[in-house]
Amino acid sequence: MSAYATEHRRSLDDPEAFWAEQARAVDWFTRPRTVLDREAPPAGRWFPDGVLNTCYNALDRHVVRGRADEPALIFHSAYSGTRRTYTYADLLQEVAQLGGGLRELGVGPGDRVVISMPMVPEAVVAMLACARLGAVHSVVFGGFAAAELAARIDDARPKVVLISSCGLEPGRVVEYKPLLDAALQRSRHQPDYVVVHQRPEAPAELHGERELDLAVLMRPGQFQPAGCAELAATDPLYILYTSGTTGKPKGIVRDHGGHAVALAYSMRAVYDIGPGDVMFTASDVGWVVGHSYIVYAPLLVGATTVLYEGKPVGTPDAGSFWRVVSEHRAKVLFTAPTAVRAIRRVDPDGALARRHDLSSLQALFLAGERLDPDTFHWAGELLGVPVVDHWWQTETGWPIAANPRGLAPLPLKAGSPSVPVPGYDVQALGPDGAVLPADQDGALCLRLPLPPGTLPTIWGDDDRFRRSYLETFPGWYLSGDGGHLDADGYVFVMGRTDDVINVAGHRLSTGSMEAVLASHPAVAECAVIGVADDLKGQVPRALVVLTDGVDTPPAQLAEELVALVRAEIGPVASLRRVDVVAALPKTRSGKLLRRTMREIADGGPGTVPSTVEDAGVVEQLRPVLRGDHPA
Ligand SMILES: CCC(=O)SCCNC(=O)CCNC(=O)[C@H](O)C(C)(C)COP(=O)(O)OP(=O)(O)OC[C@H]1O[C@@H](n2cnc3c(N)ncnc32)[C@H](O)[C@@H]1OP(=O)(O)O
Repeated sequence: MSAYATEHRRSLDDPEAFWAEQARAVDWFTRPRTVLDREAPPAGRWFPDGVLNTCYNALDRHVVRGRADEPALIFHSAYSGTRRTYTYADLLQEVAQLGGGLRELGVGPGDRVVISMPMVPEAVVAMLACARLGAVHSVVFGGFAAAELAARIDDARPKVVLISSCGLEPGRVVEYKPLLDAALQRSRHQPDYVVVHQRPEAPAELHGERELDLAVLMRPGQFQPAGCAELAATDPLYILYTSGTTGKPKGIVRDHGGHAVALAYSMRAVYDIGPGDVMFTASDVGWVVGHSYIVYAPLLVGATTVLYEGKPVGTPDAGSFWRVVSEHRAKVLFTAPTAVRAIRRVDPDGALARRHDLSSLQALFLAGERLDPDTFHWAGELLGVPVVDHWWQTETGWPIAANPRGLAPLPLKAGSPSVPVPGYDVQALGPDGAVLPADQDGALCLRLPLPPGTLPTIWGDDDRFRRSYLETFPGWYLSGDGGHLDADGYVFVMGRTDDVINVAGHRLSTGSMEAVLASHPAVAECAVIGVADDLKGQVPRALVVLTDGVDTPPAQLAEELVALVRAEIGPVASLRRVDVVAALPKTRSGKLLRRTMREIADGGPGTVPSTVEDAGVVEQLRPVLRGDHPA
């Protein structure tokens, strides 16, 4: 058996022994005696009697062990040209200072803090300061609109909201304060304080006693720096909202203990990153990839993380990622396939990559959406290093399937994120819950118990957690992705089995877009489907049926609806095309035939089920879906 196979088997045969061993990579105030409480509701808890602090593990312990002057974080902004290195001592000082300031505002263990900041060091400092106090952070991605921010504020009920005054997008400055003001006008919950990190590109006006400047809170000597709270391993570290099939986002909960243990393990087993190595994860702190592999995991293992503010192309060119890798000697680059496709579109021959010294790079990791074989081959040939597709989710927090480079690199297969990572028993299940044989597509599921670091529940909603993930196949976690395993045990992920779509690595709910469209008085009925796109993987398309008597020209209405979705969900929704149609195809029980519509739009036959109410509606829609002409 390979080193991988032995370790994977051991992790499934005796998870308690396996994870007790991995837990030694973490410093505990009280070492856990119980590794896994299988009975703890709703689906078991890891290290229930362990006591630790994630921030201590990410910062203090490295300083204590003589690595104070080692680089912890390199900030590289493609917009302002800034390059700033924070040593472990620097970062610790800032985090303790902000922790002291937040404590002065009344923030303590269990209190929630919503953070809406772009890719700036202050975002990392804010997250770690919360972890230090035992406060629960909830970072909201900057590409969402006020209504989405309001929904998260109402669900998390934060004591403090921490924002930057603005984010920078190519050619425009995105002001966050008006966005927050609009969100707070909508939300039922009001925080005690709003703390603003002022950026020179667009400082925000602060009003009243509730609004404070971050610089004041962090002024040295202003408040006593905070020490690390002693926290139960099961205490929540953060809530991260992700799209579900309905409009309401799901607050994925992450705990302290399991998370620290799992991330440290993943750095060793999957990414092969340890103390002194440089990891460049080009994502956003608002996504789980940013939480895990920009912020927590590199720091937990004493590595250096690169925080890059910019895009893969246009800031200023398609060589940005290669410039960052080369300047900071990154060993690993981790990004989404869309980013590589964007680079390839502008620089198909890779001329810009060849201008940089990429000799430090040992692997390119890709996740967040399906990696098409064409992009896999292009990147591999260009870089001459393994291109490691890996599969995971906001819910799991760390890779489910990957090529375990730190254990024993396995042969790569285009179209597959390789094999289940130790800790995960991945199987494809049929509709009856039976494990399917090799090569047969089904629902990709993870056998319980889930390993440490995965979600213990949904914030404030154990029932939704059970309904969403555990009830379809008792004893299994339903991933929502479909696919199969081949005869070698390689996983192939074919796409979502529900109404969630993946646009440029951003997970979006078609249901919430439909809810926004349906709120327009001209719309009687609507459907949003995700269709294949060469650059973004998938993009949403909307089909709407007009309310009787509405005579707005379709082009004008489409423009209004696109603007409405952008205003209500955010630019990240990327809805560009809305077609007005006479009717939508349904089953006799009234269910929309989304799969049929999607298949036709993607150039497939568009199989019509026997339960269709009126097959003529599908035929009428074919030319519209194929894009032959507007409805
Ligand atoms: C494994 C677990 C997971 O899946 S976690 C999720 C992992 N996903 C990722 O890391 C996301 C990867 N994708 C990206 O980083 C971006 O899409 C890349 C590839 C860089 C392309 O960026 P961009 O050109 O802006 O396209 P986009 O589709 O992301 O954006 C669409 C519109 O939204 C805007 N937007 C984006 N981010 C922000 C932001 N932080 N603040 C404000 N606005 C934002 C973009 O500017 C764009 O706007 P517009 O429509 O062009 O006006």
